[in-house]
Amino acid sequence: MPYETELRTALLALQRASLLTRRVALTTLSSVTKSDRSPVTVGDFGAQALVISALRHAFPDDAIVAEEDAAALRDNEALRGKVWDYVQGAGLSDEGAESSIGGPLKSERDMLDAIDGGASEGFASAGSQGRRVWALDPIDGTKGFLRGGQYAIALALLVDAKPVLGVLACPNLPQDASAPIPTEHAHEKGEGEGYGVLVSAVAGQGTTVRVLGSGGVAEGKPTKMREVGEAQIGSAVFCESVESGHSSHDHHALITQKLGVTSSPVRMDSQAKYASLAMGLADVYLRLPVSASYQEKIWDHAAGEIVVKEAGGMVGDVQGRPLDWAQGRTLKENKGVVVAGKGVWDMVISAVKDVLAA
Ligand SMILES: Nc1ncnc2c1ncn2[C@@H]1O[C@H](COP(=O)(O)O)[C@@H](OP(=O)(O)O)[C@H]1O
Ligand SMILES: [Mg+2]
Ligand SMILES: [Mg+2]
Ligand SMILES: [Mg+2]
Repeated sequence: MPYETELRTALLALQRASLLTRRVALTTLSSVTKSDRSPVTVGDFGAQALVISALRHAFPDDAIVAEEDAAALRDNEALRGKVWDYVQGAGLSDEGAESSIGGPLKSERDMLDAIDGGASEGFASAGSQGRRVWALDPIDGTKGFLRGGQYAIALALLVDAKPVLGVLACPNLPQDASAPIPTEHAHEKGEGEGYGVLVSAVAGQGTTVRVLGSGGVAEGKPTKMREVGEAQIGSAVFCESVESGHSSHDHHALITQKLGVTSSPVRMDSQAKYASLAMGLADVYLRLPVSASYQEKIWDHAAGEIVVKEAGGMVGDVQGRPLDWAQGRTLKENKGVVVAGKGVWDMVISAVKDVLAA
């Protein structure tokens, strides 16, 4: 099967990183503020180190675009030591699996170098055909993570500026699709209580859900989006960010009102929204720009896009245009993101256009 080694590596790398983030989530969380005023935690740094070291071990020639860098850790010994403790403590319980992704990191220095290994500019400059770039968000939904809500570790492989493989580790999504989705204080439920999924997709191979474990890769089950037609739009489940600073709740309300949607939107942090659509827990995801200047980041959407598309859904911007992955670290040619099933895509896009034009 194409991308078999890449998929296995990505699944194990995210599973190992989630051991770290789950452990961090049980502590009293604090964050450091970045230059764009957004938060970052020891969980973000530690997860980035673990995933990048696994990718470098398996695919030393691939480029990596990742959200974080190690500057704050190089300047702060206490913070660096804390991240290093967590990184050393995160190992898969299956020895063969752990060694297949390179085994434990050897030193603090290796950890910092791994974190700084995600500085690629992606597809910004015209490159050779078949160029491979991984896009990593070590914790997507850091604000959700800090609230004990939904978060995801998101990893995608892009080839020729198209996502061809994506994995979302969602430690706080229920394994039983009929269980309620916790939107805060999820970590109080603890591990081993039916929470944690790995949702993955490879181009042409469909989308698969697995239990997020602590050893080797668990058995996967295929998953599809729910099929909703225009006649059922009123009862469709819409979801959006918890943060009104990331997506306009007001525009969302006008759009659902226009479409006659009866229930209020499910608010959830992170790419757990894409995972929820792929798992048939929700039907439409709207991310409506709050500022004209913000550029969506590729690591916030690449894994989500392929996971939803392979589950039968559509992903585009607020004009309904495909996302353009050839622009570097951001999606600067697109504004906002809309995700929906094929049966309601045209209808949703036209409602979005009408509301944003008004
Ligand atoms: N003004 C803005 N508009 C849209 N997205 C934004 C934003 N400011 C930050 N973000 C992004 O929103 C992501 C979280 O999305 P959501 O609201 O769906 O949980 C953040 O990812 P991180 O948490 O990885 O930094 C961040 O990259
Ligand atoms: Mg961030
Ligand atoms: Mg993110
Ligand atoms: Mg992040």
